[in-house]
Amino acid sequence: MEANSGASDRISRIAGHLRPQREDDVCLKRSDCRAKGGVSGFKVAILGAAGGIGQPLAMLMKMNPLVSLLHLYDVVNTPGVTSDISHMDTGAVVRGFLGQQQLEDALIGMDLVIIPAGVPRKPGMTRDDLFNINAGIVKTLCEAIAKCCPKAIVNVISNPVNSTVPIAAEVFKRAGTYDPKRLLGVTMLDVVRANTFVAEVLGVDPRDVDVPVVGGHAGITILPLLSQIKPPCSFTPKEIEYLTGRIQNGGTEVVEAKAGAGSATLSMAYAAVKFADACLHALRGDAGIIECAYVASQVTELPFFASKVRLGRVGVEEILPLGPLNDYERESLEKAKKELAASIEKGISFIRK
Ligand SMILES: NC(=O)c1ccc[n+]([C@@H]2O[C@H](COP(=O)([O-])OP(=O)(O)OC[C@H]3O[C@@H](n4cnc5c(N)ncnc54)[C@H](O)[C@@H]3O)[C@@H](O)[C@H]2O)c1
Ligand SMILES: O=C(O)C[C@H](O)C(=O)O
Repeated sequence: MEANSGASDRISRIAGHLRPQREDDVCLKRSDCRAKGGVSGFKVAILGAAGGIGQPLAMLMKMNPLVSLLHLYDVVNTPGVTSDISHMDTGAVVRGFLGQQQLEDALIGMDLVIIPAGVPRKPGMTRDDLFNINAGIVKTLCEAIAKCCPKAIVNVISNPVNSTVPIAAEVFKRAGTYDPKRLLGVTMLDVVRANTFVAEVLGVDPRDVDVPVVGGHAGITILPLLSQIKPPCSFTPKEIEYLTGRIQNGGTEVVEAKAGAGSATLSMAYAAVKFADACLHALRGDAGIIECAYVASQVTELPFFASKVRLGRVGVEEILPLGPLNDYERESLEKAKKELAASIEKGISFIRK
């Protein structure tokens, strides 16, 4: 009898918490109810979680055994996405946060913050055409990160990455919280594409291919180092031209195929999770984790550059040198640096103006 009334108390308590008083009450009531994570692990927030990348990214992070608490933040639709994903029988507890007034709650205590918030391209646009809208979004989100979880590792996906990462750095500098080791622009999709397209040409499994992609994340700033591919292999000049062009235009290929309905979302969510998972393993203390990322760097004279980095407990522990480049890559690097320098400057002056 006592056991039964205890059980019915528990059920009515949960039902009460889950029943929304008003539509915008859903997330807070649920978080009161689920005060603790179900498993030990890392706390991860996704900002822009209801979007084309955000939703599959949230689903995949809910499946990640290293995640104990997953915070989903967006300015629209988080109650629905949160409700849906929270029914998955994996360890991470999911909480939703809707609108600017819940942004700080979404960020407090987070170990890793992933930012796919912002508008995507339509056919005919460059990534830089997104600057006017996305720069302000990234600025606002990073101001809140500086305030609520200044020690978190931050993965920036929002385009133009070549400028949004310098924007984030400037925001953190202003707030006095900047740690270049903890700020990483996500260029993993370029690596994922490079591995796939190279594997197609070679007729091998893409999982057996590793192509370093350096520079930045837009057009000619995306520089695949085909001379350093693992396992070592050589290409004809025609193959190099085809592969370099396809890797640099992979994003545009998807934008055109989607014909106005956005840019890469599913492959990006896959790439973002691959990268976030590497960051979490490194945070846990796993050794030898090396990935390409766009970070504050001294590999070239530019203040930011994508290259292989070794990840550790504090984020970027070491930036690896570019290694030997062939003539074609050296020439491409010079062109990439010119465009990259302008995009970096544009991001910095957006905050300093
Ligand atoms: N780094 C990469 O390799 C890469 C790859 C693909 C896409 N992207 C970029 O990622 C971004 C998102 O792409 P998408 O396809 O998911 O777009 P989307 O429009 O489908 O989703 C974006 C989400 O961001 C949300 N949002 C807008 N303003 C916000 C704010 N102030 N705070 C929180 N959330 C906000 C929107 O409500 C929306 O849910 C774009 O800028 C796109 O160019 C980057
Ligand atoms: O191409 C885009 O606009 C999105 C993204 O940067 C990509 O590479 O797919």
